Order: sequence, then structure tokens, then C-alpha cells
Amino acid sequence: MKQPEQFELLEQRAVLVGVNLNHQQDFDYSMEELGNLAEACGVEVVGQLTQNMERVNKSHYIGTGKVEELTGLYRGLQANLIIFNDELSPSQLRNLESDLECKVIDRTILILDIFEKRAKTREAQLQVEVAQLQYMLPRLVGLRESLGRQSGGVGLKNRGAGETKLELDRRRIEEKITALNKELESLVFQRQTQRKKRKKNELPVVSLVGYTNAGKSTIMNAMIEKFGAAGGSGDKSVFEKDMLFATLETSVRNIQLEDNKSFLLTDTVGFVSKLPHHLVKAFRSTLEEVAEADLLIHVVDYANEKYEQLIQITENTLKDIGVTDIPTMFAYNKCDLAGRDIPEVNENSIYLAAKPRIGIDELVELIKGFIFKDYVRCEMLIPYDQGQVVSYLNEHADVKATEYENEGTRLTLECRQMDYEKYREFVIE
Ligand SMILES: Nc1nc2c(ncn2[C@@H]2O[C@H](COP(=O)(O)OP(=O)(O)OP(=O)(O)O)[C@@H](O)[C@H]2O)c(=O)[nH]1
Ligand SMILES: [Mg+2]
Repeated sequence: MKQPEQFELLEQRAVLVGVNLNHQQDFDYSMEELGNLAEACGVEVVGQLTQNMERVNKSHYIGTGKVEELTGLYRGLQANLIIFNDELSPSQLRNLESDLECKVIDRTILILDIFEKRAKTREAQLQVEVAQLQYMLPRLVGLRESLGRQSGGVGLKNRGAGETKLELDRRRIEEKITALNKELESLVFQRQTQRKKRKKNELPVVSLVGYTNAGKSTIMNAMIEKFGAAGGSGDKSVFEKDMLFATLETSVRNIQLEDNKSFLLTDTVGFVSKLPHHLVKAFRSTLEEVAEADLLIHVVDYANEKYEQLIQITENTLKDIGVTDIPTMFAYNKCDLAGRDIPEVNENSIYLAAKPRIGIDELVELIKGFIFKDYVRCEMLIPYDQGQVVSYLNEHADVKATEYENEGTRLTLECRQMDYEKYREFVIE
């Protein structure tokens, strides 16, 4: 569902406005990021206004003097849109629009707009729509007023009718949210069932996380290309592209290594700073996949000179969605653009370039070191009437040698700790 006024961002000329609260270190980057978000919506950024403050102005977000300065600025630049770097409250939005006599939007609208454009699966579309409606609900009054202004003003005598209409709109939207959430729940249920099934297989889960456009999907594709993804048929690759939020859904692939070791690799939505609260809530089920990982690969765009800030943003977002205490390794990607010798492997990190496929083997080795730590090397003697154990181990363990002796099959192998415990009775050394 579109916003009621059907405001089209494409080809608008915008001025960005940001408030730097108590000298935030990442403020400059967050303004740059806002510009990138605007461009991703097809908006042309023509100017910028910032203000240092200790706390925001409740009624207008920026100080009243700044509102006047902003009026002069946007008119001088012939802009027709003003974009604020934070989510504005319904009354701030209303006051600003009426004092500035210009269309005002905030960071949240931009992000929701990009998500709406990118959502391909039904689940992602529903999630975005719920977030949009929830953002809209408390802001209906302002939207209606600005609509009234655009059509030349609603006369006083129509006011009663307008309010009834507003109540109707509100009820309709609430009903819509309920209906969408219901549909979403059934999709989420399906996915959770799949996840439970996967869990029963007890394969380790490795999740790619990081700032949007860092190269997560490219790393996933490089691994699929090299090690294949088991099960089903057809193209297993995921969508990768040079744009913000190319991926909005979670994909899971079974990566099969050569020695009967395999793990599940998941690729998911990328992060940006100040992800809107409603969006995080709507995408909760998508993000839950990350929370259940055994290992996170934090993918970093090393060619971005602000990469340290991007790391911080990702770490803060992970904390916000409640992902803590999962072992994490860093994959500094796009090193081909940064002129660094690659691959370089350290204890918890690797420098690589996924697009030209440099460092993929080394990345896999590093992952193996993390997730197959509990593998035990041993010998087992399995009686001939227990043939199913031999086949199980041939499928799930790394069998180095097989000998047939009088008492049974003698296997030299490396297996998971849990399989070792399970078949302890057959262990001979
Ligand atoms: N030069 C270079 N480009 C890369 C490398 N890895 C990825 N890219 C490019 O970076 C862009 C983004 O890659 P994606 O894999 O889609 O990034 P992502 O992290 O999945 O992004 P989102 O899904 O938007 O969060 C694509 O155009 C890739 O081709 C690399 O090692 N070197
Ligand atoms: Mg992606």
C-alpha cells in the first residue's frame, strides 16, 4: 500500500538536515549515509544544513532560528523536499511542514521506500508494508492536513467530516495491519518449521552479517560456486548487486566440504545506522536466523575509508536485535580495491576479495577451525551386524581408513564429539 499522498521521491531536489547531539563521533558519516539513502531513492541532494545541539527541539526538531535559515536555504537552492536525518515525531513533522511550506520527510521514510522497492519475496513485502503502515498510523493527521493544503485548503466547515474520515482511515489501517500480520505469521511459521528440521540435522550454522553492500552475497556465491550447495537442483546462487539493500530476505545453503564436513551458510539483510524501529520489529523473524548462528562472519567493505565506522554500526545493530555472545570472525572484503596483499589470514580475521575470488579457500579453512573444533580423531571397531553404524559414519564423519577384520569393520576417522559419545562402545583407541 502506498502512502496516502502517493508522494514520489524520484527526481526530487532535496536539502538534508541533521542535528548533531552532543558531538556524536559518527555524525558526519551518518549525514553521508543519509545522502546515499536519498540517492538510492532517486533523489538529488542539493544542499545540507546541520546544527549542534544538546537536545532536540520538541516542536520542530531543530531550533526555530534554524527553521528560518532552512527556509532561505531550500528556496535559494530551488529544492522541493527536506529530509531529516532522524525519525521525526508526528507533531514535529506537522509543524515543520506548515512553517516551511515544503514537503518534509525523515530517514525512516527513505529506508522504508528503498525496502519497498527491493522486496521481492512475499514475506519481505509483507514485512515492509507492516512497517510502513505502523509508521503512518500516528502521522495520519499531518498527512491529511498536508493533503488539504495541496488541494487548496479544507474549509472549516468540512472539519467534522474530515475527522470522521480520519477515524475511518485509522481503523482501516489498523485492520490492514492485523490482516498482514496474520499472513506474515503463517509464512514465519513455515520458515520456523524448516529451521527446526535443519536444526535436527545438527549442522553448524554460519551467518554472514555486515553493513549493506559489503559483499555478503558475493561471498555466499563464491562458496556455492566452489563447494556446491547440497539438496534440490537448479541455480543456488543469490542476488548480488552494487546497491543499498540488495538482499532483504534470508537464504540458507548447505556448504559441503570435501571431507564429509558440511555447514549451513546464511546470507541476510545488510545493516545501516539507525534502522527504523518498526522495520526491525517487522523483520524480526528474518533477523532471528542470525541469532541462532554458531559463528558470525562479519563482512567489512575494506575499500571504504570509513570502514571502522561501518563495523561499529553493524555491531550496534547486532546488539539492538539482541545478538550477543556469538563467536565472530571478520572478513575484510574488497581488498582488491584497497591495494592490500591478499589473502592474509589471522587468528580471527581474513583479508580477501570475494568478487575476483581471492581468499575463498582460506576463508573456508578459517571457518572450519571455528566450527569443527570439537572433532575427535579415533579408531572404531564395528561388528558386522552393525552395518548401519558404518554407513552413518561414512556419511557424517571423515573416514580416513577402512579395514575388514575378523571381529568387524575397523575405521580410522575424525568425527563430531557427539558422534564419538554416541558410538563410544565401538571406540578402540
Ligand atoms: N571490487 C570488488 N567488488 C566486490 C567485492 N565483493 C563484492 N563486490 C561488489 O560489491 C557489490 C555488493 O555486493 P553484494 O554481495 O551484493 O553485497 P551485500 O553485502 O550482499 O549487500 P546487501 O545485500 O545490500 O546488504 C556488488 O557489486 C559486488 O560485485 C570484491 O571483493 N571486490
Ligand atoms: Mg546481499
